[in-house]
Amino acid sequence: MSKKHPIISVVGSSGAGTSTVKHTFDQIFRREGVNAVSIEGDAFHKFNRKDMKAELDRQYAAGNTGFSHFSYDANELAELERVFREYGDTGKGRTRHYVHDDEEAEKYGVPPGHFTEWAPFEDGSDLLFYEGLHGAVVNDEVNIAKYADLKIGVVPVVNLEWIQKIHRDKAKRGYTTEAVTDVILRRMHSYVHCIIPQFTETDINFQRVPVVDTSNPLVARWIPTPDESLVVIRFKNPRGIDFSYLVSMIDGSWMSRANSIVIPGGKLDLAMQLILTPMIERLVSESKRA
Ligand SMILES: Nc1ncnc2c1ncn2[C@@H]1O[C@H](COP(=O)(O)OP(=O)(O)OP(=O)(O)O)[C@@H](O)[C@H]1O
Ligand SMILES: O=C(CO)[C@H](O)[C@H](O)COP(=O)(O)O
Repeated sequence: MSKKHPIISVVGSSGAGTSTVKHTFDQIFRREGVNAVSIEGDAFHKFNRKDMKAELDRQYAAGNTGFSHFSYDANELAELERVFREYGDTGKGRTRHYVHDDEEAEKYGVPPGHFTEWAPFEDGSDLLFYEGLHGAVVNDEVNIAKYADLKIGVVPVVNLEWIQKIHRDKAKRGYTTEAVTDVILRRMHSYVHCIIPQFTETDINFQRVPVVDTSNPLVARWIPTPDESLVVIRFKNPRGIDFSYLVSMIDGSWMSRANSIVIPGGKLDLAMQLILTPMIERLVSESKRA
């Protein structure tokens, strides 16, 4: 935690929707005049695509079939922790990009499957915004969660997460359904051991739940739309959350538990703005006073 240089960490599995949620944060930052530095979790992979394939072959040959991009040791988590700590202390840090597809290759000038060079953050930012796989990891080696001032989990129910991943990876990254299914299977061990535990560290979880049949996610022809879903929003510490205000502002919402509210999927953007804007304002105003 850093009062002077706050950090927001949005955590989700591959295809969960963290990049989509970033758009909502960007809107809030723009509207509130907050100058945020953004970093992506995939920048902290340990291997480029070719080296990852070789490492996977090596790990499998050694009997470690649980190894995947979700695994702690496939990522530079000590570096991510160091970047969070350095930003919290000084407002400085560095990042790079992992290029997934031709569109990003065009943008960053590096072929798909490679990293750009590390580059320092611009000076004078108000906060650091992270979105990715490991922004709330706590294990024997690192404690990334403790450096983040606001931790958000983006966690669709798993069938929906798979549908979102399959559609995105096919449409944008050139993979087949079979290839993505294989990746989902290979990542299951590390999904359970490295991704899921973070959602007990997060302050707020947004869980999208489809209300259409997703019983065979591998053949779903499209991603359930916002109107075909509900979102469960769960607050780790509900003290200070004005639930009656939220329920009155968000048409069709209700409380399902003392710390949880359910909203129609189409109201996700509104709910995020209502919930997150005052939290972001508070982080920034406290940082200016610190
Ligand atoms: N609330 C939502 N409603 C409808 N579709 C969504 C929603 N959130 C995400 N999606 C869709 O799911 C797919 C995956 O979302 P996104 O790219 O944001 O995932 P991600 O978590 O950033 O994945 P990765 O970390 O692998 O890049 C996209 O096609 C996106 O449009
Ligand atoms: O989104 C991901 C993890 O968050 C990707 O699966 C990972 O970055 C590997 O990417 P690619 O298959 O394009 O090499």
